[in-house]
Amino acid sequence: MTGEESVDDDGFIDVRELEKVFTVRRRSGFLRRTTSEVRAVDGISFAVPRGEMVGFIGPNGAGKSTTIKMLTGILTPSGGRLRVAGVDPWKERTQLVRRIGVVFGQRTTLWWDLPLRDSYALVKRMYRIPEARYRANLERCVELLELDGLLEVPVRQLSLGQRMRGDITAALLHDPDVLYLDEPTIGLDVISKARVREFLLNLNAEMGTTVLLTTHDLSDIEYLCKRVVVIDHGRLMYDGVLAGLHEVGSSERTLVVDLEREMPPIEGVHGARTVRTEGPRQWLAFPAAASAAPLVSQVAAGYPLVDLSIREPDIEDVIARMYAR
Ligand SMILES: Nc1ncnc2c1ncn2[C@@H]1O[C@H](COP(=O)(O)OP(=O)(O)OP(=O)(O)O)[C@@H](O)[C@H]1O
Repeated sequence: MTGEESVDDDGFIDVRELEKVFTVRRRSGFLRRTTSEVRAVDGISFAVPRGEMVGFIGPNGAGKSTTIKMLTGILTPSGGRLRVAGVDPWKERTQLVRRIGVVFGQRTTLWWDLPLRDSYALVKRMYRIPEARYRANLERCVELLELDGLLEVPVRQLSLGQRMRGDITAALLHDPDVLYLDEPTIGLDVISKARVREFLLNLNAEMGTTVLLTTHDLSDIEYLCKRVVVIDHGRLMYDGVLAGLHEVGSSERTLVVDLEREMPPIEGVHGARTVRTEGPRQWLAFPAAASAAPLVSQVAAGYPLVDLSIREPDIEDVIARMYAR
């Protein structure tokens, strides 16, 4: 395989001063047109070692999709250097497609009218996957993603969660070294979300697949990724552990508690303040980098607790706070 011997495991995905400038033409009069430039990606550098799972996040329009499109060889960079698994994505696209898998939460890559099994058979032919390997990979995904009984169902009849699990399977049949996931848990219910996350952890641990995960759900990152890369306005804002991002932005998580009855705002719980009450429900904000465990036990010890949940801060909020600092 081209470049296999020269692959640098520390820079399995290697992005150096990457740039993408779009030229946009606009009509500015009856016959006149003006052009302007959009710097979608403006000198981003980061490296992902082989086998790492990294969260790639940023607000809407930050440049995430444009970066992923360059990493998958769909778009050509305007500047900088890019290698994925030792391959130049744009120049060596045919080698690259065998090494990567891509999953988009918002749209399927499966054939809408075909049963999953037929879609997979087409993927097998496209990638020329040897029979034994295909069977082993399909069996593994069907078992771990609980797709048994769904292989004969046309894609259009699947629920969102089933379709997503079907898409993940399709992306993995050819054993990619790198998996790009774009909002893989968007719109999924709690159980489907947990199933997908569990599967991804297992995939990374057992197969050593390198994963770049784009999501607006910070709990996905918390569950799956030790490291997070944040971009905004096409620039790198942060590269490090998630807790560090919360510290930089001094962002807050929220403990939502349901009490047996309406009560005055909870007070005196270390490190938290009640920011809202509504009947028996109260919202307590606490530093996102802190553990929720002592807070939960203090509330449970002092109040008639019925239920609780923890809400992650919005990515937009975290980034706004980084700016404010
Ligand atoms: N083909 C294009 N032509 C012109 N401008 C573009 C094009 N594609 C993206 N852009 C612009 O580049 C910027 C980055 O867009 P991009 O889609 O990469 O952001 P994103 O972080 O993926 O956002 P979202 O989370 O909303 O998907 C935006 O200002 C967008 O309008």
